This record gives sequence, C-alpha cells and structure tokens, in this order.
Amino acid sequence: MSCPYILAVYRSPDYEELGFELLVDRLVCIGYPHELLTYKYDPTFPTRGLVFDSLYGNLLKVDSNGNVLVCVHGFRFLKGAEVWSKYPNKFIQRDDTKRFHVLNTLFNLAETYLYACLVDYFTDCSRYVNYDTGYRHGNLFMSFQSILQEVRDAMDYVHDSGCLKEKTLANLDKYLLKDERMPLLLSRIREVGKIFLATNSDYKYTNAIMSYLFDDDKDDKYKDPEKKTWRSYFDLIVVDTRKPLFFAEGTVLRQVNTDNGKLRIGTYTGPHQHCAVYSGGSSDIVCDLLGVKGKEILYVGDHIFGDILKSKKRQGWRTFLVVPELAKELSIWTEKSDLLHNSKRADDGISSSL
Ligand SMILES: Nc1nc2c(ncn2[C@H]2C[C@H](O)[C@@H](COP(=O)(O)O)O2)c(=O)[nH]1
Ligand SMILES: [Mg+2]
Repeated sequence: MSCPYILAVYRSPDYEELGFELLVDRLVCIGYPHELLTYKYDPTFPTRGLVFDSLYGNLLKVDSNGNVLVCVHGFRFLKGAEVWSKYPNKFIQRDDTKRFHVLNTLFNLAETYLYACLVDYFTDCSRYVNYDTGYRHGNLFMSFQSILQEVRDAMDYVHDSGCLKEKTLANLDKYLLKDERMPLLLSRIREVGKIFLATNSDYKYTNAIMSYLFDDDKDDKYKDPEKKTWRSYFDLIVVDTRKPLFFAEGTVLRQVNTDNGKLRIGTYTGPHQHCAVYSGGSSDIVCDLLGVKGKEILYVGDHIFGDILKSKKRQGWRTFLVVPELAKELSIWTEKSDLLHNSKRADDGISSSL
C-alpha cells in the first residue's frame, strides 16, 4: 500500500493551492519574474494525466493511443487546424518521454497549472518575443524544455527541502482528510492477510501524518478498543522507498530508530520485526520479509507508472489503482447524461450528413 492519497487523503484544493504558491515562490527565488506571484491557483483548470509538450509548451489531453483530444497553450485552447499543424494526424508518440512529460499524480496538479500560468505570462508579456519553441528576451532564449526542467527542479525542491511538509504538518486539519474508520478497516484486512506500507516519504513525515490519522478521538465509535500505535496496524513498514527504483534493484535496506527517526547504520539482515520501520530496500526484500510473492500480493497505489505498472511488470503483483476523481466524473456522467446523449446524437447526425 502506498501512502499519500491512499491512506492520507489531502484536502483539495487547499493542498494544491499551497503546493502552487510554494512552487511560484521557488521560481521567483531562482530569478523568474515577480509578476508570477499574482497568479492564484484555479482548481477547475488542471486535471490529472495531462501531458506537457516541452517542444511547443502546450498542455495536451491525450487518449491511451496517443490521439490528442484537447490542446491548450497557456489558457488559450487551440482549434482543430492549429492542433493538426503542431501534431500531424492529431497524434503524439506518448513514449517520447524526453519531449512529453506526463503529469501522473495528484501532487502534479499544482505543477500542471503552473505550466499554463508560465506560458500565459511569457506569451503576453511585451518584454519577451514569442517563438514556436520558447521565448527570447534580448540575447537570452528560454525554451519550453528549460521551463519544464526548472519547474521539475522546483517541484523536487518543494518536496525535498521540507517546506511543503512543514506547512502541511503545521495545519493538518486544513490539509488532510481524516477518516475515523481507517483503523477498523486495517484491522479487518489484517484478520485475513498481511498489510505493508511502502512510501517514498521519510519516516518523520510518515510518522506525523499517520499519527494524526490514527489518533484517538474521544467520541470515535470506530476506534479499536485497544489503544495502539499506527505502526501496529501494519505487518511491514518501509519508508524512503524511492519508487520506481524500489521495484527494480532498490537501495540498501536500513532500519529506522523510531525513537529519534534516525537511520541505524549498516544493512539490515535480520528477520522481520513487527512494528519496526525500515528505510529503502526493494520489492524483492518485501516479499522475502513477509514470505509472500507474485499474485499473492495486492498492491494499492495512486501512481499509474511508479506504483501500478512497475509492481505488475517487475513483480507480477496484483494491483489496485486509486482514482478518487472518478467519483466526480461518474456523477457528472449520471447528472448530465441527457446532455451527453444529445451531444452524441448531434455528432452522429453531422457525421452521417457528410
Ligand atoms: N522530490 C519529489 N517528491 C515528490 C514528488 N511528488 C511527490 N513527492 C513526494 C511527496 C510524498 O512525500 C511522497 C509520496 O510518496 P508515496 O510513495 O507515498 O506515494 O513523494 C516529486 O515530483 N518530487
Ligand atoms: Mg503514491
């Protein structure tokens, strides 16, 4: 089981708004224009799974075969002919990962919106000359590829420096959804199997988040009668997993000293200890420590590449992709079914009259 957005559900749009503000702050800090600070996160614009084309600076909505469904430059939606001129046959080679950056996770929503803001800003700003592949300012050229690289670095900075974590932990009620039924759910699963947690987060952050989620509430009717630490709900806990590397060669397995959060030196070689926390390792080590393999494992994750494809392809695990947005999509399909039906009928009518 992966941690964020599975056990720890971040409150939207507050969490993305915070991520967006920190990203913009970081870009301004490394020299981007201060005017970018005027952009405010708009949760209605980004959706998970969009693709940023680092050649032309467009955000694309693409189907699983690579057909371009929607193309937007900044906040300007491109019309059919324009799309064709940039993407012959309205098609892209999705596996050209150097050019096409897929924004796979819910953490990427703020980043997605930021690409649109940057393109919007530089396209309209009179100080910059527009080119197909970027912007010129005097003798400086800023390609969309370099914008992608700098935003990616800023994303890593926001996560790795601890600034996003610090602000999240300072206001957990604002940024995290707490479902009081979680301890009971995990207890029930453990009656019939083993549960492990594998997260890219570090121990300090994981411990703070999980302690909050499993904390006792006085009137909590779902709480297990015995007061237990969150760690006792899991058979194995691994932090700092560095997925997707975790599903390949992985890294050295170390033990975490849960008293102070520090890593014990040396590679852990002993048997699995209940309630112990490990750092690094690999999916092979998880199988060895738990004495399970392949299809015996159901892995729940929210990242189609880092969680699902890798664990299925490298280990043959069964997988469970969590897509919380689907609930909203399904309710729109139900509520607007008449509208969608009429629109399809009109489309069919146009096609048959051509
Ligand atoms: N350096 C980066 N860290 C990232 C990025 N996106 C998410 N994260 C971090 C945030 C959480 O601490 C952790 C989630 O890991 P799970 O394995 O529990 O899903 O990963 C990023 O782009 N850069
Ligand atoms: Mg995850």
